[in-house]
Amino acid sequence: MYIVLEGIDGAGKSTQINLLKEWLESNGLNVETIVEPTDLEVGKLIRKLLTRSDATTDTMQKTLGLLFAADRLILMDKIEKLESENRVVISDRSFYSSLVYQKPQNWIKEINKYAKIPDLVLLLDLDVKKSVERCEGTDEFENEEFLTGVKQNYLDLARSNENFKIIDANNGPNKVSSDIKKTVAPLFDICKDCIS
Ligand SMILES: Nc1ncnc2c1ncn2[C@@H]1O[C@H](COP(=O)(O)OP(=O)(O)O)[C@@H](O)[C@H]1O
Ligand SMILES: Cc1cn([C@H]2C[C@H](O)[C@@H](COP(=O)(O)OP(=O)(O)O)O2)c(=O)[nH]c1=O
Repeated sequence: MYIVLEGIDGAGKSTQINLLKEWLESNGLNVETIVEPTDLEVGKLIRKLLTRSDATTDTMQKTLGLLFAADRLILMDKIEKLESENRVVISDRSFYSSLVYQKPQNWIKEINKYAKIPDLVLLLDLDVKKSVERCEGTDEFENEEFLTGVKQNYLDLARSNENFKIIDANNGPNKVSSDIKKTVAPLFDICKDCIS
């Protein structure tokens, strides 16, 4: 099972992945978490480029699109192996992030054609103003105008992809976590009504 948390910067992905992992493990499941961009060589280069003032220019966005795709490709064998060992893989981001942050979409789809399609995408939908407030503004993407476009791209994707479930990320951490658990429970035959 390959579950992904998506959402704009500061939506609560890292926070919720930890809570979801703990809960699934308490229900007897083996869970492995991964994150994009990775902390491997390509991921480290990406994080460096994201702080550049020209990060949102067309050329840099295309360069980042290629680097994110390469960083992601390395992960695919790892995900396959983990799934073959009956582990639940929960990822902080996926190729859907490239589809909503980078462009043109057709090219992004092409360079990510070997990326695995997640079984479930939990889209943490957060108000853009809250996102900017929560982020330290370390990377160039963390500005209201850019993130407004990204948020809309996510909602467009959610409308056209069955594997997306939208979670209201404007609530407190516990409510968001409860909504995520209720969404995930049926996938593992976990009692949904037992979730507070
Ligand atoms: N539901 C929430 N309500 C308020 N603050 C939150 C919530 N979830 C996370 N945060 C805070 O917002 C910031 C970003 O959370 P994080 O989980 O790192 O988001 P992401 O991984 O999506 O960037 C952190 O300071 C975190 O403590
Ligand atoms: C995985 C991925 C991330 N990104 C962006 C989203 C973030 O602004 C930035 C770094 O990701 P991340 O560290 O996950 O930021 P956050 O935790 O705040 O969401 O990279 C892309 O533009 N394309 C991608 O394919």
